[in-house]
Amino acid sequence: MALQQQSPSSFKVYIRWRPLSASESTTSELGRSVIQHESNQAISITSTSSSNRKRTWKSGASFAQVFPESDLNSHVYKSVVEPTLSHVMSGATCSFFAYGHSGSGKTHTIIGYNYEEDQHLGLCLSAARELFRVVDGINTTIELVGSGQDEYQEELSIAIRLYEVRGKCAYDLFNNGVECHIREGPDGRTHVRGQTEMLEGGKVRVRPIVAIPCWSFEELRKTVLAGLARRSTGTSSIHDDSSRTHAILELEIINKALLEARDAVIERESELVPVGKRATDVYIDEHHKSLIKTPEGKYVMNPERPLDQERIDIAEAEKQKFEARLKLAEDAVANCFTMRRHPCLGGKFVFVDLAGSEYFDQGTAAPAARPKQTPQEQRQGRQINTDLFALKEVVRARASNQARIPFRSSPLTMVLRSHFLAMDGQSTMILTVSPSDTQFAATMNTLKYGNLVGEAGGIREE
Ligand SMILES: Nc1ncnc2c1ncn2[C@@H]1O[C@H](COP(=O)(O)OP(=O)(O)OP(=O)(O)O)[C@@H](O)[C@H]1O
Repeated sequence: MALQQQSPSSFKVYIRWRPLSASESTTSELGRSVIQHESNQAISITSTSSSNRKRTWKSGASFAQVFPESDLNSHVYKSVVEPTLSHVMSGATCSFFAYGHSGSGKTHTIIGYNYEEDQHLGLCLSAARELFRVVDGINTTIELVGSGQDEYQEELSIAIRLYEVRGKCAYDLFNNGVECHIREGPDGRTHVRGQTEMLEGGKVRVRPIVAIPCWSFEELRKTVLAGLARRSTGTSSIHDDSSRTHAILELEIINKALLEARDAVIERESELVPVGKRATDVYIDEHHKSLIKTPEGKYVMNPERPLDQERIDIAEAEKQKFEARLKLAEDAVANCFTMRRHPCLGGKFVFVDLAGSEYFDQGTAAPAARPKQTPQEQRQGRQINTDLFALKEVVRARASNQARIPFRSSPLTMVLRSHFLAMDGQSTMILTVSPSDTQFAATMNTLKYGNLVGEAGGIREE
């Protein structure tokens, strides 16, 4: 009998066919069939065009569901995202990745091109609308404390972050596309450092990716549209208006108390910079002045200028005072979660519109038929494929419970690290594919990738 095994790090994989585009309307369609297994589905595709030799490819039973081209975004949302809402409402992180070759429908699925009609909204906007519905309901039941401004400290809302990962950096679309550096800190966590401001007194404020709090769905929709206007496009191997970056959109359930506590951490960090620098400068200065070089070239203590340990200790004590203030601010953030009125605080939806993977079917696609790419665009294409390979390896390593998960292999996987490691999180991949026979190789490669992800991290049947 078939058994369902769902590992904590499982990764569900869906397939979504898009309709033929206007430019493909004269091309023939791939032969497609879905084979139902106990709970999962396998797929078979056949190239039937006369210019191609007949080719067939079959997957394993790696897919949760296959959506035909007639299914609208609202249908995909109901089947894929809605069932995970309860996890987010219990404070977990649920991530959704759209993977497919350029022009296959990733942006259409994740973000959408019609921002008004419900059935066409991208998954992220449908999820935001649903989150607001649930959170507004909770707000009417939680007891708001205090009076005046304090009254609203506990009121739940949605904060949104929108950024792109391109090359080795992230670009914050809610902060004029400012370049952010992706680094691993001494604590092993990934830090995405955005805008750096030099303030008076030597304070250095480094902002993380900006989270914009929104208090209604309308406000959030407008905010998303303003950010999307800054998305960069370029020429892919398939079309001229291609997203050449991975766009990441996060929806997090927050309240004012949490936002203020996080802001306080940023302020305490900025205050620590000059004090920490002074402690280091004093230490170096004292050791420099208290040593002299002998004629033999050795360094020995200078009897006329002994080390002023008291000066070092005062500077060090000042630094420790500011470190303690930072620790208090960090504890206040943690307290927001331990004291939360509802478990949903911090719950997150993460939507990733991956940059289009690029495949060249040497047998069918004449190079002249492809849009011309600059050397820079070709380099970007290689980096995109490296990121996508790294993502697959992370999924495989997680699913097989490997001790070392290769998050560091690419900036994309570094940025996604915390989402992957979030408690009780769930991850989902939607493979977007074109039914055109001319896209057989690209479609097959997308399905192969998803098949590997599904086999590695999905629900396995035995
Ligand atoms: N399921 C669908 N139904 C209707 N139209 C679709 C669907 N999927 C994609 N399209 C249309 O196909 C075109 C290309 O889709 P989209 O921009 O989403 O591709 P993409 O995979 O994001 O491409 P790239 O990676 O190059 O940015 C768009 O005009 C989009 O509206």
